[in-house]
Amino acid sequence: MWRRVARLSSLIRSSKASLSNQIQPANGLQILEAFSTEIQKSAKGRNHHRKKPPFITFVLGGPGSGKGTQCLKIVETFGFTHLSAGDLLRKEISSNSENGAMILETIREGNIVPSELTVKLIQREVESSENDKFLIDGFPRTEENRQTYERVVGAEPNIVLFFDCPEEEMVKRVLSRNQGRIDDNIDTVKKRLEVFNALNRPVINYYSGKGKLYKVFIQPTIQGSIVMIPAVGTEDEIFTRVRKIFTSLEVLSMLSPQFSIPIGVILFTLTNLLRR
Ligand SMILES: Nc1ncnc2c1ncn2[C@@H]1O[C@H](COP(=O)(O)OP(=O)(O)OP(=O)(O)O)[C@@H](O)[C@H]1O
Ligand SMILES: Nc1ccn([C@@H]2O[C@H](COP(=O)(O)O)[C@@H](O)[C@H]2O)c(=O)n1
Ligand SMILES: [Mg+2]
Repeated sequence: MWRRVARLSSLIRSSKASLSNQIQPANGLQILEAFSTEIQKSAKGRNHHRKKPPFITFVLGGPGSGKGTQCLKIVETFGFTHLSAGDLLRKEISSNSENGAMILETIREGNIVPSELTVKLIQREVESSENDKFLIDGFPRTEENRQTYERVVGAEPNIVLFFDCPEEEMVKRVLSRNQGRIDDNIDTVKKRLEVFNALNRPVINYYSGKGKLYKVFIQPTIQGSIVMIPAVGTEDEIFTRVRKIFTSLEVLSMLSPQFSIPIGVILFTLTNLLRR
C-alpha cells in the first residue's frame, strides 16, 4: 500500500504545474497521513492520548486580510477547531492573568508577545481538545514564533494558508471593523503592517520553500486598464477559493485502499476542483 501511496505522492507533486497558480498544493503524502481514517479512529480520546499527531493548519496574512472571517467558514464546512493566537492573548488580558498587563501593552503597540507564552496557550488548547484538526490563526508571526513552536511541540504544521491581500484593503477593513479592538487605529495598523512585512513574510517564504504554502490571492478586480482596488471579492467569493483547497484535501483523504479509487480519477478530480 505504502509503495502505491508514495508513487501517488510523486504524481501529485508532478501535477503541480497544471494546477491553478492561485493555489500551491502541499505534499500529498502528508495530507493523506493526516486525514486518514486510521487517525480519525485513534483520535477518540483527548489529544494527549492520541497515537498520531493532529492535522495543523497555520493561517497567515496581514492585519485585516480576512483570516478570522475565513476560519469561521472553514470551521462550519470542514469541522476544524479555530484557535486565534490574538484571541487567546486577548483572553489572557481579560482573565487578569499574570501576563495580562504585558500582553495588553504589546498588542497596543502592535508588537509581538514572547513566543514561549503564545506557544503555551496554543498547545494547551490543542491538547485539551477532542478534535484532531486545527486552524491556528495569526501564528507564527515571526521566525522566532515558528522555531519555538517546532521546539516545544516537536512538529511542523501540515499546511499553511496565506491570505495575500493588498495593503489599502487591509487598512480600510481594520479601520472599519468596529469590534472595539485597542489595536484597530491608524497608528497601530501602520506598525502591524511593518511588523508583518519585516517579520511574517520570512515565515511565509520559509513554508513556501517547503511546499506547504497555499496562497489565496485577494486580487483587485481589473476593468480594462483600471485597477478597482475596493472590489477584491466578497467574503463568500474568497471562501469559494478556500473551499477548493480543503475539498481537495478531503478528496486526498479518501485515497485509502478500501476505496481503491484509480489514481487517474483522483488527479482528474483534483485538477478540476482547483481550476473551477
Ligand atoms: N472579503 C471581504 N470583503 C470585505 N470585508 C471583509 C472581507 N473579509 C473580511 N472582511 C471584514 O474585514 C474585517 C477584518 O477581517 P478579519 O477580522 O477576518 O481579519 P483578520 O485577518 O483576522 O485580521 P486581524 O489579523 O487583525 O485579526 C472584518 O470586519 C471583516 O468583516
Ligand atoms: N502570534 C501572535 C499573534 C498575535 N500577537 C499579538 O496580538 C495582536 C493581535 O493579533 P490578531 O491575530 O488578532 O490580529 C498582534 O498585533 C500582536 O500584538 C502576537 O504577539 N503573536
Ligand atoms: Mg483575526
